[in-house]
Amino acid sequence: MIVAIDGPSGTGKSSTSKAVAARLGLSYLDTGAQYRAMTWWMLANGVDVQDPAAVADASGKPVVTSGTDPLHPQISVDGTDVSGPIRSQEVTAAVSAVSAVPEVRARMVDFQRRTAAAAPAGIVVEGRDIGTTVLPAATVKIFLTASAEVRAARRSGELNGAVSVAATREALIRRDAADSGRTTSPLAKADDAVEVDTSELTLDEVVDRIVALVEQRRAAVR
Ligand SMILES: Nc1ncnc2c1ncn2[C@@H]1O[C@H](COP(=O)(O)OP(=O)(O)O)[C@@H](O)[C@H]1O
Ligand SMILES: Nc1ccn([C@@H]2O[C@H](COP(=O)(O)OP(=O)(O)O)[C@@H](O)[C@H]2O)c(=O)n1
Repeated sequence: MIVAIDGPSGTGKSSTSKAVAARLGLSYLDTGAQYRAMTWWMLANGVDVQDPAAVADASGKPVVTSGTDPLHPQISVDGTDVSGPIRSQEVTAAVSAVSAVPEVRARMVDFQRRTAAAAPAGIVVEGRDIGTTVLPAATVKIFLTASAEVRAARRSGELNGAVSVAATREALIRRDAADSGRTTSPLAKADDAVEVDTSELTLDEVVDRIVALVEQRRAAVR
């Protein structure tokens, strides 16, 4: 059972994916955290993130590892837990440039496919290109959306309003454009993905809907 959950920032991918995995007894992989971890390492090591050749050259150096327990997600670089630092504004502003570099994506995608193949009962994998590129044969594909206003309010709320909703909205829109416009596996809905607009739904409603889709699919293949 492979569940691919894609969509832009703030649509609820992480919260939903963790809850769906926990409810169904599946593993969980946050691929955005991996691109963030790579970006954190580049910034910490003085790599010019706007120089794709420099990023490509350095991309083999850090060892990024992810835990797959939805109740205790973990992300580390060279053995150090970076779950806090990868959420900084600095990393958020730089991650789209790093994730657009094909050498970075090749390493990450290989790791993501191996992780999915090794999951004992199956896995929920969240990101931008899971249904289109990483795991195109996923059993269930979901594409989450929500209005830019709702997404910005959610993200700004997480930062306790430290960054205004308007500034957060601008930054989200810029990152969506970069992620959707890149050449190598851009953010996109797979043709066979089910789109769920989460703007007016509670987290529980989104989770219920996805769990129901997975159970329907399970019953169909039995
Ligand atoms: N359906 C929902 N309704 C309200 N808030 C939500 C919903 N889904 C997620 N959130 C909240 O929105 C924020 C962003 O969610 P997150 O799961 O991190 O999104 P993403 O991984 O797509 O960026 C979090 O604070 C989360 O608690
Ligand atoms: N499968 C993926 C997942 C994330 N990413 C990149 O990683 C960034 C951070 O992803 P994220 O899921 O942590 O972002 P948020 O939704 O938390 O804001 C995205 O803006 C993309 O640039 C990607 O390119 N491909």
